Amino acid sequence: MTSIAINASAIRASIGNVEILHDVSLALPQGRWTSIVGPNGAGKSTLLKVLAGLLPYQGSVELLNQSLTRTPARLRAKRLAWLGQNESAADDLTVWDVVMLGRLPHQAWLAAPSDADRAAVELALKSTQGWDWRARSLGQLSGGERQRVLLARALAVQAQVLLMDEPLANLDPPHQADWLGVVRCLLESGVTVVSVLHEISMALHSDEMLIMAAGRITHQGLSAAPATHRALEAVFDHRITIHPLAGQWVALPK
Ligand SMILES: Nc1ncnc2c1ncn2[C@@H]1O[C@H](COP(=O)(O)OP(=O)(O)OP(=O)(O)O)[C@@H](O)[C@H]1O
Repeated sequence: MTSIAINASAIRASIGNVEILHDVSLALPQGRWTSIVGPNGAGKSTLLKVLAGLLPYQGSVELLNQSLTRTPARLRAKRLAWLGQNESAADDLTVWDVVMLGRLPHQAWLAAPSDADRAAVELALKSTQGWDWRARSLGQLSGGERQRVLLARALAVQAQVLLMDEPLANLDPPHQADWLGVVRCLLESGVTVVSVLHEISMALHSDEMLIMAAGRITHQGLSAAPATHRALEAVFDHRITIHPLAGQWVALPK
């Protein structure tokens, strides 16, 4: 039986007085990669924030079989890493220090980084090809370079679950392909990956897809399944079509 990393039931979430998520339930399998896709404004980022415990909600969310709200903050921060959309970070910090922030849940209050912390930061920066920038300040980097450093910060947590909102923003095609490689390595080591993606051809590489529209899930299924492809085409008003090409699925505009 597949273990479930995140189980959410009857989720409602509002921003101001407006309800954005309407009765959303889902189960995300452990050690698998699920992509959340759908049109602009569908509620994808809002859902990801709820799953990360960053937004108040009604309903229940369980992370690794424990209620999210009853998981102590530090334990939650060790179990779940987060890469947000357009994340702010102090531009005057060095890249090394930014990535070291990912180790905070592992460190005692005001303690110096341990060898394990330094090794995790080095590994994360090398896997995102950011190692050479470690002494530069974040503010000196381009948008794509900055995104790779923030990805490294999330990787440095070495959490069992990694949530990423538009992780490919600003990445050029080779670094998008590298990101895919990073995700595959994480999956091999049993990490659960959840990503909100607009790049549908990249999302089609994931194991499962969760399709959203207007604050609801319209479909959840295997990314390779014909029913998922039909649901994808429908949610984008049949302005894309899904085709096999060179052993992959690709979404073409119509
Ligand atoms: N701070 C806010 N105040 C009011 N409404 C908001 C706020 N943030 C988001 N919304 C609204 O909530 C809805 C869902 O937004 P969300 O960012 O979750 O969508 P999304 O599917 O991630 O969209 P996109 O693909 O454009 O990033 C949208 O209609 C948006 O306008």
